[in-house]
Amino acid sequence: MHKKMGIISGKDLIEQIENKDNDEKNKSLITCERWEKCQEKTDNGDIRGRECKECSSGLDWNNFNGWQVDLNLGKEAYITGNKSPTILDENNQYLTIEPGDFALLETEEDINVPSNLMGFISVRFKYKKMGLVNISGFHVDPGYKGKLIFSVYNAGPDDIIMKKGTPVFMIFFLTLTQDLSELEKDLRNDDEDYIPESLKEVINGKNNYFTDKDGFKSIPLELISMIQGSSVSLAKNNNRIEKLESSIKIYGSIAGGIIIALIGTLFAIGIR
Ligand SMILES: O=c1ccn([C@H]2C[C@H](O)[C@@H](COP(=O)(O)OP(=O)(O)OP(=O)(O)O)O2)c(=O)[nH]1
Repeated sequence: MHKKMGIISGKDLIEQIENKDNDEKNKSLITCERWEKCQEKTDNGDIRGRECKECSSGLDWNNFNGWQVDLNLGKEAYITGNKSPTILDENNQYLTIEPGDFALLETEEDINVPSNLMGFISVRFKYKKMGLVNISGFHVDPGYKGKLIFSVYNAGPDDIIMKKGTPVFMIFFLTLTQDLSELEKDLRNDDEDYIPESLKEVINGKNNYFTDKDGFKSIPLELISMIQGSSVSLAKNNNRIEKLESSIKIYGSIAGGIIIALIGTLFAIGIR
């Protein structure tokens, strides 16, 4: 059993994020693009992190809440119905998700989950209470390395506006009762009789079956093409019905006018 079980918090969480040794294998739990820019290569090729005003150790500490960490909106997003993803940058910092829109959003940070932890993820309540629903999953696998992608839906009545580089999501980490790298070792060790033979067959000698999970670098094209059509929603249908109603009113009164004029003309001809 792991010595300390539970939600990683306080000193343990800071140490996991800081990764003072800058050990490539045990990377910082959370890194961000801005932090990577802050890293320097030393003469012997080692990567050395240096204090950087924007985010020391990969994390904007404003996002640190003791036991959970907020994650920022990244630079790429895709809204259903658009031809291509939206790229957010200095000149285009805001993303608007209209009622009934379905969207894919990425985190600014990379998550590097070690083999003895797993993560729970969510959209922050600040956005949920406006009607933003997180459609996608709620966990991050042990060994996952990459950005997270959230598929969301605006079920609220109004536009939801969010800004690049501000906290939109959150994550917290939990310890596993067994480090999965130990399980990997046991799987290769014939003396461990707790492992079913049929499980060994499934793994079939593959290394790091449970602990190597290459994550997202950006929003994959196949995810975008899966949801490219326009989304259908009550809010959007309501808009269409309102437009239809006003067109009917306009064309109806024009048609009514023409009919009355026609009847008047016929009547006048009849009298003569
Ligand atoms: O909303 C989510 C949920 C998960 N993930 C990442 C972390 C997770 O470790 C990985 C795989 O998630 P999951 O195991 O739920 O997806 P899958 O489709 O079952 O797995 P795979 O992609 O391994 O086939 O995707 C996200 O980026 N966003």
